[in-house]
Amino acid sequence: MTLEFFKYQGTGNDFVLIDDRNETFPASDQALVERLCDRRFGIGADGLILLRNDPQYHFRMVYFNADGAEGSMCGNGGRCIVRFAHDLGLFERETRFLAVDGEHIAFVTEETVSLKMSDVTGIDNRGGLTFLNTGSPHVVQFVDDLESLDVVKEGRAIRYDARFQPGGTNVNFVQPIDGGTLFVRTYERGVEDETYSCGTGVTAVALVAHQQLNMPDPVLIKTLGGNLRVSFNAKTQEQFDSIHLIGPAKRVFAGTITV
Ligand SMILES: N[C@H](CCC[C@H](N)C(=O)O)C(=O)O
Repeated sequence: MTLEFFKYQGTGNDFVLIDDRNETFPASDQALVERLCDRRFGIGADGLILLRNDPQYHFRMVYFNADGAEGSMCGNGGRCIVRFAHDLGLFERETRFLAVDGEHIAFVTEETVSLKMSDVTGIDNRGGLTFLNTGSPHVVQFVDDLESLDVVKEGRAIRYDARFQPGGTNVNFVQPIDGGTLFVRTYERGVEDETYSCGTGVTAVALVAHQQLNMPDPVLIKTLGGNLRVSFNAKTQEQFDSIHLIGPAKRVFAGTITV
Protein backbone atom coordinates (compact mmCIF):
# COMPACT_ATOMS: atom_id res chain seq x y z
CA MET A 1 0.00 0.00 0.00
CA THR A 2 1.28 3.48 -0.87
CA LEU A 3 0.44 6.30 1.52
CA GLU A 4 0.54 10.01 0.83
CA PHE A 5 1.59 12.03 3.85
CA PHE A 6 2.56 15.53 4.95
CA LYS A 7 5.02 16.48 7.63
CA TYR A 8 4.25 19.47 9.90
CA GLN A 9 5.92 20.92 12.96
CA GLY A 10 4.84 23.34 15.67
CA THR A 11 7.76 24.69 17.73
CA GLY A 12 9.67 21.52 16.88
CA ASN A 13 6.93 19.09 17.99
CA ASP A 14 6.62 17.20 14.70
CA PHE A 15 3.81 15.17 13.18
CA VAL A 16 2.89 13.04 10.19
CA LEU A 17 -0.42 14.37 8.84
CA ILE A 18 -2.64 12.22 6.65
CA ASP A 19 -5.70 13.37 4.73
CA ASP A 20 -7.98 10.46 5.66
CA ARG A 21 -11.31 11.94 4.62
CA ASN A 22 -12.08 8.67 2.81
CA GLU A 23 -11.17 6.68 5.98
CA THR A 24 -8.85 4.19 4.28
CA PHE A 25 -5.95 4.48 6.75
CA PRO A 26 -5.66 1.31 8.89
CA ALA A 27 -5.95 3.21 12.19
CA SER A 28 -6.03 0.11 14.38
CA ASP A 29 -2.63 -1.05 13.09
CA GLN A 30 -0.53 0.21 16.02
CA ALA A 31 2.71 -1.30 14.64
CA LEU A 32 2.24 0.61 11.36
CA VAL A 33 1.75 3.97 13.11
CA GLU A 34 4.80 3.28 15.28
CA ARG A 35 6.89 2.44 12.20
CA LEU A 36 5.78 5.57 10.31
CA CYS A 37 6.82 7.69 13.33
CA ASP A 38 10.18 5.92 13.71
CA ARG A 39 13.08 8.28 12.89
CA ARG A 40 15.27 5.52 11.41
CA PHE A 41 12.88 3.02 9.84
CA GLY A 42 10.06 5.43 8.95
CA ILE A 43 9.25 9.09 8.29
CA GLY A 44 10.02 10.22 11.83
CA ALA A 45 7.66 12.16 14.10
CA ASP A 46 6.45 12.62 17.68
CA GLY A 47 2.98 11.56 16.56
CA LEU A 48 0.67 10.82 13.63
CA ILE A 49 -2.60 12.64 12.97
CA LEU A 50 -5.50 11.72 10.72
CA LEU A 51 -7.74 14.43 9.29
CA ARG A 52 -11.21 12.93 8.93
CA ASN A 53 -14.63 14.26 7.97
CA ASP A 54 -17.27 15.09 10.53
CA PRO A 55 -20.88 15.98 9.75
CA GLN A 56 -20.95 18.95 12.16
CA TYR A 57 -17.43 20.37 11.93
CA HIS A 58 -14.84 21.35 9.33
CA PHE A 59 -12.95 18.17 10.26
CA ARG A 60 -12.14 15.69 13.00
CA MET A 61 -8.64 15.15 14.46
CA VAL A 62 -7.50 11.61 15.35
CA TYR A 63 -4.15 11.67 17.13
CA PHE A 64 -1.67 8.83 17.80
CA ASN A 65 1.49 9.07 19.87
CA ALA A 66 4.78 7.84 18.34
CA ASP A 67 4.26 4.50 20.14
CA GLY A 68 1.26 3.92 17.85
CA ALA A 69 -1.46 4.15 20.53
CA GLU A 70 -4.28 6.67 20.22
CA GLY A 71 -3.42 9.51 22.59
CA SER A 72 -5.28 12.15 24.54
CA MET A 73 -5.34 15.75 23.26
CA CYS A 74 -2.25 17.18 21.56
CA GLY A 75 -2.00 20.98 21.53
CA ASN A 76 0.82 21.39 19.02
CA GLY A 77 -0.70 18.63 16.88
CA GLY A 78 -3.98 20.53 17.06
CA ARG A 79 -2.26 23.66 15.79
CA CYS A 80 -0.58 21.63 13.00
CA ILE A 81 -3.83 20.01 11.81
CA VAL A 82 -5.46 23.44 11.73
CA ARG A 83 -2.65 24.66 9.45
CA PHE A 84 -3.05 21.47 7.37
CA ALA A 85 -6.83 21.97 7.02
CA HIS A 86 -6.15 25.59 6.04
CA ASP A 87 -3.59 24.43 3.43
CA LEU A 88 -6.23 21.99 2.08
CA GLY A 89 -8.62 24.92 1.71
CA LEU A 90 -11.19 23.68 4.25
CA PHE A 91 -11.67 27.15 5.82
CA GLU A 92 -10.40 30.69 5.53
CA ARG A 93 -9.59 32.22 8.88
CA GLU A 94 -11.51 30.52 11.65
CA THR A 95 -12.33 26.84 12.09
CA ARG A 96 -14.30 24.56 14.40
CA PHE A 97 -13.18 20.97 14.66
CA LEU A 98 -13.62 17.93 16.85
CA ALA A 99 -10.81 16.22 18.79
CA VAL A 100 -10.72 13.50 21.43
CA ASP A 101 -11.46 16.02 24.21
CA GLY A 102 -14.32 17.72 22.37
CA GLU A 103 -14.82 20.83 20.22
CA HIS A 104 -12.02 23.28 19.43
CA ILE A 105 -12.02 26.65 17.72
CA ALA A 106 -8.90 28.03 16.03
CA PHE A 107 -7.77 31.11 14.10
CA VAL A 108 -4.93 31.28 11.60
CA THR A 109 -2.72 34.14 10.51
CA GLU A 110 0.23 34.05 8.15
CA GLU A 111 2.60 33.34 11.06
CA THR A 112 0.58 31.71 13.84
CA VAL A 113 -2.21 29.36 14.74
CA SER A 114 -4.25 30.20 17.85
CA LEU A 115 -6.01 27.14 19.26
CA LYS A 116 -8.70 27.27 21.91
CA MET A 117 -8.04 24.57 24.47
CA SER A 118 -10.49 22.73 26.74
CA ASP A 119 -11.46 24.45 29.99
CA VAL A 120 -9.44 23.41 33.04
CA THR A 121 -11.41 22.46 36.14
CA GLY A 122 -8.79 21.75 38.77
CA ILE A 123 -5.13 21.71 39.82
CA ASP A 124 -4.22 18.86 42.21
CA ASN A 125 -1.41 18.26 44.63
CA ARG A 126 -0.45 14.59 44.26
CA GLY A 127 1.92 13.91 47.13
CA GLY A 128 3.84 17.14 46.53
CA LEU A 129 3.62 17.13 42.73
CA THR A 130 1.37 19.58 40.89
CA PHE A 131 -0.91 17.75 38.45
CA LEU A 132 -3.60 18.93 36.04
CA ASN A 133 -5.38 17.92 32.86
CA THR A 134 -5.37 20.29 29.87
CA GLY A 135 -6.71 17.66 27.46
CA SER A 136 -3.74 15.47 28.41
CA PRO A 137 -2.39 14.78 31.92
CA HIS A 138 0.56 16.89 33.07
CA VAL A 139 2.86 17.28 36.06
CA VAL A 140 4.42 20.76 36.41
CA GLN A 141 7.60 21.06 38.42
CA PHE A 142 9.68 24.21 39.00
CA VAL A 143 13.47 23.72 38.95
CA ASP A 144 16.55 25.92 39.35
CA ASP A 145 18.85 24.82 36.54
CA LEU A 146 16.70 23.61 33.65
CA GLU A 147 19.51 23.86 31.10
CA SER A 148 21.50 21.06 32.71
CA LEU A 149 18.61 18.93 34.04
CA ASP A 150 18.45 15.29 32.88
CA VAL A 151 14.85 15.62 31.65
CA VAL A 152 14.61 12.05 30.35
CA LYS A 153 15.79 10.48 33.61
CA GLU A 154 13.82 12.76 35.98
CA GLY A 155 10.75 12.84 33.73
CA ARG A 156 10.61 9.10 33.24
CA ALA A 157 10.72 8.46 37.00
CA ILE A 158 7.62 10.66 37.51
CA ARG A 159 5.88 9.36 34.35
CA TYR A 160 5.90 5.81 35.77
CA ASP A 161 5.36 6.81 39.44
CA ALA A 162 2.55 4.96 41.28
CA ARG A 163 0.71 8.27 41.90
CA PHE A 164 -0.14 8.53 38.18
CA GLN A 165 -1.01 4.96 37.33
CA PRO A 166 -2.57 3.40 35.38
CA GLY A 167 -2.38 6.03 32.63
CA GLY A 168 0.89 7.73 33.53
CA THR A 169 1.55 11.41 32.92
CA ASN A 170 3.55 13.86 30.84
CA VAL A 171 6.12 15.81 32.89
CA ASN A 172 7.06 19.49 32.43
CA PHE A 173 10.06 21.13 34.09
CA VAL A 174 9.95 24.91 34.35
CA GLN A 175 12.30 27.76 35.15
CA PRO A 176 11.07 31.38 35.20
CA ILE A 177 13.10 33.74 32.98
CA ASP A 178 11.36 36.98 33.97
CA GLY A 179 7.99 38.14 35.36
CA GLY A 180 6.12 37.05 32.22
CA THR A 181 8.30 34.39 30.59
CA LEU A 182 9.08 30.75 31.39
CA PHE A 183 11.54 28.22 29.99
CA VAL A 184 9.92 24.77 29.73
CA ARG A 185 11.24 21.30 28.88
CA THR A 186 8.88 18.32 28.63
CA TYR A 187 9.11 14.54 28.92
CA GLU A 188 6.27 13.14 26.81
CA ARG A 189 4.32 10.02 27.57
CA GLY A 190 3.72 7.94 24.42
CA VAL A 191 6.92 9.29 22.86
CA GLU A 192 8.81 8.22 26.01
CA ASP A 193 11.43 10.87 25.46
CA GLU A 194 11.94 14.61 25.73
CA THR A 195 10.28 16.47 22.84
CA TYR A 196 11.17 19.97 21.62
CA SER A 197 7.83 21.35 22.79
CA CYS A 198 4.47 20.14 24.10
CA GLY A 199 1.36 22.27 23.63
CA THR A 200 -0.91 20.85 26.32
CA GLY A 201 2.19 20.86 28.55
CA VAL A 202 3.04 24.54 28.16
CA THR A 203 -0.66 25.31 28.63
CA ALA A 204 -0.55 23.47 31.97
CA VAL A 205 2.64 25.32 32.92
CA ALA A 206 1.15 28.76 32.18
CA LEU A 207 -1.91 28.09 34.37
CA VAL A 208 0.21 26.79 37.25
CA ALA A 209 2.52 29.82 36.93
CA HIS A 210 -0.55 32.05 37.23
CA GLN A 211 -1.72 30.17 40.33
CA GLN A 212 1.63 29.80 42.08
CA LEU A 213 3.71 32.78 40.85
CA ASN A 214 0.93 35.24 40.11
CA MET A 215 2.10 35.45 36.50
CA PRO A 216 -0.31 37.60 34.47
CA ASP A 217 -2.12 36.66 31.26
CA PRO A 218 -0.67 36.11 28.65
CA VAL A 219 2.26 33.91 29.68
CA LEU A 220 5.18 33.64 27.25
CA ILE A 221 6.91 30.27 26.97
CA LYS A 222 10.31 29.41 25.57
CA THR A 223 10.77 25.76 24.52
CA LEU A 224 13.68 23.99 22.83
CA GLY A 225 11.81 24.36 19.52
CA GLY A 226 10.64 27.97 19.76
CA ASN A 227 8.27 30.35 21.50
CA LEU A 228 4.60 29.96 22.42
CA ARG A 229 2.06 32.18 24.14
CA VAL A 230 -0.77 31.05 26.40
CA SER A 231 -3.69 33.36 27.15
CA PHE A 232 -6.51 32.48 29.56
CA ASN A 233 -9.25 33.69 31.82
CA ALA A 234 -8.87 32.64 35.48
CA LYS A 235 -12.32 31.99 36.97
CA THR A 236 -10.79 30.90 40.28
CA GLN A 237 -7.28 29.95 41.39
CA GLU A 238 -7.70 26.56 39.69
CA GLN A 239 -10.48 26.96 37.13
CA PHE A 240 -9.75 28.48 33.75
CA ASP A 241 -11.62 29.11 30.51
CA SER A 242 -10.91 30.98 27.22
CA ILE A 243 -7.53 29.25 27.14
CA HIS A 244 -5.62 29.82 23.89
CA LEU A 245 -2.33 28.30 22.75
CA ILE A 246 -0.68 30.56 20.17
CA GLY A 247 2.39 30.03 18.01
CA PRO A 248 3.79 28.94 14.65
CA ALA A 249 2.82 25.70 12.86
CA LYS A 250 4.30 24.89 9.47
CA ARG A 251 4.38 22.34 6.69
CA VAL A 252 7.89 20.89 6.36
CA PHE A 253 7.51 18.48 3.43
CA ALA A 254 5.16 16.12 1.62
CA GLY A 255 5.86 12.61 0.44
CA THR A 256 4.72 9.09 -0.30
CA ILE A 257 5.73 5.95 1.53
CA THR A 258 5.14 2.30 0.65
CA VAL A 259 4.16 0.19 3.63
N1 LIG B 1 2.75 16.84 22.22
C1 LIG B 1 1.39 16.97 22.64
C2 LIG B 1 0.97 16.18 23.81
C3 LIG B 1 0.62 14.85 23.42
C4 LIG B 1 0.07 14.12 24.57
C5 LIG B 1 0.70 12.80 24.74
N2 LIG B 1 2.10 12.79 24.93
C6 LIG B 1 -0.08 12.05 25.79
O1 LIG B 1 -0.34 12.53 26.88
O2 LIG B 1 -0.49 10.94 25.46
C7 LIG B 1 0.98 18.41 22.77
O3 LIG B 1 1.51 19.25 22.06
O4 LIG B 1 0.09 18.73 23.56
